[in-house]
Amino acid sequence: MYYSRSGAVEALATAAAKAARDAGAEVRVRRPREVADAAAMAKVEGWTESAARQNALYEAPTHEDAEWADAILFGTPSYFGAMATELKNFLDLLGPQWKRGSLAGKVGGAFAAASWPHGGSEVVTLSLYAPMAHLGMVILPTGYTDEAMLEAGSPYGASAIVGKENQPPRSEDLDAARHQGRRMVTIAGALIAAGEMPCRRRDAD
Ligand SMILES: Cc1cc2nc3c(=O)[nH]c(=O)nc-3n(C[C@H](O)[C@H](O)[C@H](O)COP(=O)(O)O)c2cc1C
Repeated sequence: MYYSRSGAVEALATAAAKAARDAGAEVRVRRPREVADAAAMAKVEGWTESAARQNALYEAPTHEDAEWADAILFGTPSYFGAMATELKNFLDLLGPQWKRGSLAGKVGGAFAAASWPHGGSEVVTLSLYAPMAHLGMVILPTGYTDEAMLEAGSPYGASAIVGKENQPPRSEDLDAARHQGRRMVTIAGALIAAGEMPCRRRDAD
């Protein structure tokens, strides 16, 4: 599940999704919809068009998607060092799932993009750990668990630094996202095999 205006986070998300599929997972890519109205979006060059293009490709996330997934990878740009409102808005609608524990034990991860190296990508990635903890998810950092993490991203998750021209992610950034996608599948598979995904047990009751 990702939010992106100009495509960098989208590129990381689709790289992670493809790697997860290649690792055997069934994957849904979801994009929370804009909270800003059309007039506000029109003031930012390209936003309306980019949102329309992405929304034609990716459905908006639903509660059913969140409950269906065994692992959820959240991606966001850094906006003044915080996650995008669009993603937060979806998280803020998960009260019923929190109450029922229906995301407990699912594997969670996060990644981010920012314009500058110290523009908040790590802070934003870590900020997503908090809602995952409240939902009882098993938070999975990338650490340095693959060579790709020595070239890009951070121990907390994949990232891209896009500069003021919003450059697309580098191949190294995409490799880190691919590693993150694969790792989510591996660890979720291990938890399921061990019977350690409480929300699944509840489903079976
Ligand atoms: C409202 C707003 C605030 C932003 N704040 C920051 C910031 O604090 N630090 C930074 O490096 N980039 C900042 N950016 C740049 C975005 O992080 C960057 O455009 C985004 O990561 C690109 O991802 P996308 O192509 O997926 O939209 C900001 C952009 C917007 C629109």
